[in-house]
Amino acid sequence: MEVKLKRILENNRKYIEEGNLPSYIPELSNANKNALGIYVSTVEGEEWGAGDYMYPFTIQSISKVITLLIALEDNGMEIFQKVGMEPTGDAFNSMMKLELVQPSKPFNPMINAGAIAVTSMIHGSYKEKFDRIISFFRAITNNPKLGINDRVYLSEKSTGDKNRAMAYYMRDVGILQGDVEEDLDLYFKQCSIEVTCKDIARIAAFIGNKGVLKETNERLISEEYIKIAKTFMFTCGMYNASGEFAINVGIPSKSGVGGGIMSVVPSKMGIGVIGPSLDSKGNSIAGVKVLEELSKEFNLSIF
Ligand SMILES: NC(=O)CC[C@H](N)C(=O)O
Repeated sequence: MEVKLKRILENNRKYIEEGNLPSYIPELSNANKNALGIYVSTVEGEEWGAGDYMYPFTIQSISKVITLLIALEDNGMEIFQKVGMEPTGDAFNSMMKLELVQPSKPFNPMINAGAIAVTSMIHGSYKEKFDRIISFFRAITNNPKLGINDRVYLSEKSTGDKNRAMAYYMRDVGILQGDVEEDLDLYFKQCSIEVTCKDIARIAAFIGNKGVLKETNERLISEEYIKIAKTFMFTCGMYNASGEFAINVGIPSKSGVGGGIMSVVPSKMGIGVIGPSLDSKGNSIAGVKVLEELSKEFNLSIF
């Protein structure tokens, strides 16, 4: 298996040079553009890795799936009073559609506005919320050392004016009700959690295992909410490239501008890919190609 994974990485390494490191979060432009790695974790607990699978990167938008699960457990379907269920076809940080629907609400939980709103709905004080988020991450990755990359967090916090603008707008229309700066801070922190492919493959395996932690056999999230998260990953997880990705790869996936992609093969396995060089839509350019080849070779598409 490792040999096959390695071959797939090497076949797609050439795409790295066609992409770029993101610069709108300045610290992300210091990543190693040439890093490329993959890790697979099955629901039975078998694991394989190839390439730079221990390369650390910030989880960024992939975190939106995990905070959605926590918010669903806390509030149930109520969250959809404030956040919609539809793909946008726009960039992940677009504000365009925020005002389009009346009463105003972000289209889905995978775009920035929707994710900021979802995180604000997690129960607890500001401090309790973050403690719950990070503890949940540590449990589902089985990695007690997981923490924040402070440089990325501060870089994002000091340049995140578009997110700030959307958050203040959302308070104006009643989607956010608490302290906007605290809501934003939590969002910047969740995006700055530092992971490896191994961590995100394990999160994906937890989702693939329908919300049951394989180490303890404990159910942490109800199956109904796992289903919702997988559906959002499928329809909105790759930003405005979700449709094309669904055709070419066919597995519920979520990408982040740190270069990670987390993919779930339902009831079978979780896959984590890293490649910091991004395409124009903000997805790992070589990572998408790696998943395309992997999906074809192992017939992983859910259709
Ligand atoms: N697409 C992403 O990964 C975006 C997350 C990033 N933290 C942002 O808010 O812009």
